[in-house]
Amino acid sequence: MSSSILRTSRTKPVWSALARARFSSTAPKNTTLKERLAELIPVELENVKRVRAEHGKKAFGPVIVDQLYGGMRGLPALIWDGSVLDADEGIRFRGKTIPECQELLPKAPGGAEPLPEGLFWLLVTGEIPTQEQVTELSKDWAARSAIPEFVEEILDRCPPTLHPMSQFSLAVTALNHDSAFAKAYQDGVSKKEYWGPTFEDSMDLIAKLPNIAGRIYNNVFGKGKLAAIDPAKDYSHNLSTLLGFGDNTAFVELMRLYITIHSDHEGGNVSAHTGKLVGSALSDPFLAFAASLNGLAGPLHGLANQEVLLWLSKMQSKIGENASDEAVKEYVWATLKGGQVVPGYGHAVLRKTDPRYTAQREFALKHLPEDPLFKLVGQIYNIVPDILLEAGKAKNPWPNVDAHSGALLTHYGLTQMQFYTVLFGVSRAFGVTAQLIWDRALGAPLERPKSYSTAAIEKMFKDKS
Ligand SMILES: CC(=O)SCCNC(=O)CCNC(=O)[C@H](O)C(C)(C)COP(=O)(O)OP(=O)(O)OC[C@H]1O[C@@H](n2cnc3c(N)ncnc32)[C@H](O)[C@@H]1OP(=O)(O)O
Ligand SMILES: O=C([O-])CC(=O)C(=O)O
Repeated sequence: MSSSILRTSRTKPVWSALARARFSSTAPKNTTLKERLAELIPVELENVKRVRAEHGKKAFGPVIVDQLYGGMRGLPALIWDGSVLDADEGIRFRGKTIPECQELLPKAPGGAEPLPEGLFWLLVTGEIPTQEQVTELSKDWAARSAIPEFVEEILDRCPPTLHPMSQFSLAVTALNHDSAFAKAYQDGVSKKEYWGPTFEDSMDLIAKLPNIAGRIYNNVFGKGKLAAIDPAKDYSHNLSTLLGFGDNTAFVELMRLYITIHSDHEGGNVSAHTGKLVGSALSDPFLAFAASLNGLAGPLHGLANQEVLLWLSKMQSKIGENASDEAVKEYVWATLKGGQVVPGYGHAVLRKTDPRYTAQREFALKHLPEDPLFKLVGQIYNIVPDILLEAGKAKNPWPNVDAHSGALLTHYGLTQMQFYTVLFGVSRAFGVTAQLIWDRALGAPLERPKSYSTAAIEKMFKDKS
C-alpha cells in the first residue's frame, strides 16, 4: 500500500480501512460483517481498477504445452485474495499462517482452538473480528439453520447406500429453491447489487450445513433422533451436537480446528475453482457450492480422507496392529506396485509437509498422544516419504491434510469413514462462499478459457522446431 494512497484526503478514511484490512488488523467494532463488506467493496473495486490500469497488459510468464496436458499446474489463471498457498510454507489465510490464526482468532469460552466464525470474517474482510462479532455470527447462523421440509424429505428418501457426499450435494442443490440471488436475478437486480443476495445465500448456506450433515449422519449411521441447533452455542458446537458428540469438549474443539483449517486452499484447487467457475455463470451459491462438493468427492481431492482410513484399515487387517516398520514398508510398496496412490501423500502445489497435517498432529499430541491409530499415522510419516522418493514419481513425498484427519475422528468414535468428506465439505463452504461474494462484488466475468486440439498444437510448432 503506497503512502500516497493513504494521504489522499478525500478517500483517507476508506483507504486507511483497506490498509488495515490488507495487513489483517482487527475489525472496527460495532459493525456487522455485511456492513463492513459494504465499506470494503468500493475500495477494492478501485484497487483492482488501478492494478489493471497499471499492469493489465503485462505478460505474466510463458505458458508451455505441458501445462495444457498436465492439469494446468502452475498456470497463472485465477485471482483470489482470501488465501494463498506457498509450496514450502503452506497456506496463509489473508496473510496469516495456521498458528497465527490459532493465536489471533477469537475462541469459545474455555476453548483453545479458533472459532471458524472468526476465520470466515477474516476470509471475507482480511480483518480479525472481535469476540462480539464472532458471537453475533454464531447467533445469525443458528437463526438461519433450519432446512426446508422438502430437503429433509429428499435426504430421508436417500438409500443409506448412497454415498454421504452424493446426499450432501443433492441437498445443497435443492437449497437453490430459496436462493435470494436467483430471485433477485429474476427480478432484474443490477449487476452492482449482485453481492448482497450472494452474501445472504452464502450465510444461509453455511448456516444450514450442520442440519444437512447431521441428518445425513443420522439417517445413514442410525444414531436416533436428530438434536436441535442451540442458538446460544457456536457453529462447531452445534455441528458436533447434531452428530451426537456435543458433550465431548475435545471433539468440539477438534471441530473448531477442523473447520478452520479445511476452509480454503487458495483458488485453484478442484473444489474452490469449481465453485468459482460455476458461480461465474451466475449460478447461485447453492448450485455453485454443490458443484464444489462433487469435485471434493473425488479420491484425489477431499475423498482422500476416507481413502486414508480405508487404506489404514486394510493395512491393519493384512499386517496386524503394531506391525513392524518392515511390514509397513512392504505394504506401501505393494500399494505402489499395484498401480495405486498412497492416499494422504503428495500434493499438486505443496512440496513440504502440509501445515494442516502439523496442526492436527499437534492437536493429537495434546489430546490423544497414546492413541494407537495416531501412532500408526506417525509411523507411516517416518516411512512413506522415503519410499515415494525412491519410487521417483511423486513431486511431493510429504503428507497432506487428509493423512491425519481420519485418525482424530476415529479416536472420538466417529468411525464411519464414508462420512469424513462431508465434514471437509462443511468447512470448504467457508472458502468457496467468501470467494463467490467477492467475485460478484468485483464483477468477475464468465470463465471461458481457450482449449486446443493436439493437431492445433502440432501445427502451431511445425515450422518452429
Ligand atoms: C485436500 C486435498 O485435495 S490434498 C490431496 C489429497 N489426495 C491424495 O492424498 C491422493 C494421493 N495423492 C495424489 O494422488 C497426488 O499427489 C495428487 C493428486 C494430490 C497431486 O497430483 P499431481 O500434482 O499430479 O502429483 P505429481 O505431479 O507429484 O504426480 C506425478 C506422479 O506421481 C504420482 N504420485 C503423486 N502422489 C502420489 C502418491 N501419494 N502415491 C503414489 N503416487 C503418487 C502421480 O500419480 C503421478 O503418477 P503418473 O506420472 O503415473 O501419472
Ligand atoms: O490445494 C489443493 O489442490 C488441494 C488441497 O489441499 C485443498 O483443496 O485443500
